[in-house]
This record gives sequence, structure tokens and C-alpha cells, in this order.
Amino acid sequence: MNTNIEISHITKKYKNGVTALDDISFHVGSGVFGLLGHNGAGKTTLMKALVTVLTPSAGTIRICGFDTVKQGNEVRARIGYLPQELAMYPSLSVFDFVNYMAELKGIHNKKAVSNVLEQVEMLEFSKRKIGQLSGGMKRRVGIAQALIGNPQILVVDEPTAGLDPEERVRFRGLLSRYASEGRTVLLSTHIVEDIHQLCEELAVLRKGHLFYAGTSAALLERVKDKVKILHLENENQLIELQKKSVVLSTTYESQGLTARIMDESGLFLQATPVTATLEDAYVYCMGGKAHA
Ligand SMILES: Nc1ncnc2c1ncn2[C@@H]1O[C@H](COP(=O)(O)OP(=O)(O)OP(=O)(O)O)[C@@H](O)[C@H]1O
Repeated sequence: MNTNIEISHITKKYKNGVTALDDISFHVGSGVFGLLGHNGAGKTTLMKALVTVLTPSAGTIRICGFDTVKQGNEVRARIGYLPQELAMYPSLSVFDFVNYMAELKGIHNKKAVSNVLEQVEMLEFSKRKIGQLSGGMKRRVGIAQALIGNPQILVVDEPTAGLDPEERVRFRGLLSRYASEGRTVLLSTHIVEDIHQLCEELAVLRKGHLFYAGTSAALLERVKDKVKILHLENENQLIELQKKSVVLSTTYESQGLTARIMDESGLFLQATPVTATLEDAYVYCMGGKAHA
């Protein structure tokens, strides 16, 4: 497998003293790779370091073999980035906006602009003003500007958040199509369904530390035999349970509720073991109940 991204011992300490990343190392090959973690875990900081917007305090990152600090131009030529909040000019047309972004990258080629708009199914809306687009359409225009120059690596920060189910499906299709022919899509998300549908491999950050990096299958192996269900009489018992174990999900019933838990140390002898699913594994990684 080719390694498109090599992250080695990356630490980022901000001026205010916050250590957003603490000695992170992992490799990313081709395909869609998921970056997971709660708010503040360090995902955006890591993505900014990958795309050379931010310089790490220590460690190195190589993109297609090029060092993000020493060979920024080579890296930027091979990477497309859709930040969480991309500043867009509402009065520009879709075409003019993407063309403007292309020119900032040094690409003066209107055909290339039409090409990327076609890839994201926005060519027919080329003349529409950005201010008149739906949230999903704006996100597609965001991807279009990241695809300019046909980058080997596409980095997208929470691209499906806030989209309706239909747009989400369309978006996932777009990302998985792009991640073929040896290209990489690195996707940060809170949404378990995104990972489930798209990512063979993932990394999980927790408070600046790497909690897991590897395949979904290996993650499932880790949680095997640890998922159990437990009947509870009321929500007070649920609150107590959450202090002692990771609650994966809860189902309310006519009398009380059933909690699905991760019994890591085998303390819950009264709970019934069940077959672990990938969804359990992802939710466990995220530290508890599903976000979507
Ligand atoms: N420019 C900055 N200066 C100081 N601290 C920062 C800065 N940017 C981020 N942080 C802090 O670094 C930590 C990691 O933030 P980061 O934005 O990377 O997390 P995240 O996982 O992307 O979260 P979210 O999902 O909310 O975007 C947080 O504690 C955050 O407050």
C-alpha cells in the first residue's frame, strides 16, 4: 500500500499553553480515512498542520514524501482542503468563486473550473450567486474549490454536518468516488454513519492524544466480547451507570430501559453479553452515545 500521509511525533502547543496535539503518529494510505474525536480533540489542528496552514511545535508530516514545513509548495500542490467554515463571497457566482479560488492557487484555466463543478454536480448552477445556494450546494462548491488541480490528497473537515440525509448520501458518494486511483480523502467527522459507510481505516483523537489508529475490522476485534446489555428501572440508574462504564445506546421500554454498554473490565456480571457491531466500536471510540 502506498503511504500518502506520514505523521510522526506531531505535537502542537498553542501560545495560550493548550497542547492540542501530543506526540501523534500514524500513516494514511489510499482510500477514505476517518479522523474522529469530540469537539476540541485536536482534529482541526491536525488538519491545518497537514495542509501547511499551521506549523507544528515538534514532529514531522510528510505528504506524498514532502515535508510540510520544509517543502510547503510541493505539499500545497498535492493537497486540497475544505475547512469547516470556508469564507465564501455571497455576491459572486458559483463559477466566479471557484475560478477565483483556482487563481489563488495559480491555476488560470476555466476548463479546469468547469471540470470540478461537473464532478460535484454543480455545473448547471454555475451562474447562481453563492448567497442563493442551499447548505448542501455550498458544501459541494466548497469541495469543488478543493478539487482544483486534481490533488492527490483531499482533506475535509466535517463535510456532512448539517446536511439533510439526501445531501449526505450524495456527498459520501462524491468523496468515495474521489478516493480511487490511489488518492486519499482524509475526513474528519462526528457522524458514525459517515465512518461506517466510507472509511476502511480511521484514527481517533481524544484530548490531543491518539486513542486508536487502524482498520475498522481491528477495532471491532478490540471490543469483541465486551458489549453487554443491562436492564435499568429508571434514568437515575442510567446516570449512575454512565459514571462506571461507557453507555453505547439506550432503548426506552414500557417499564424502564435497556442500556447497551462497553464492559471493559468485566465488572458487570449481571449484564448479558451480545455480539458487538462496528457501530458499537465507533461509538465506544467517541466515548459514548452516538451523535447521529
Ligand atoms: N488558535 C488557537 N489558539 C489557542 N488554542 C487553540 C487554537 N485553536 C484551537 N485551540 C485549542 O486546541 C484544542 C484543539 O482544538 P481543535 O479545533 O483542533 O479541535 P477539534 O477536534 O477540531 O474540535 P471541533 O470538532 O470543535 O472543531 C482545543 O482545546 C482548542 O480550544
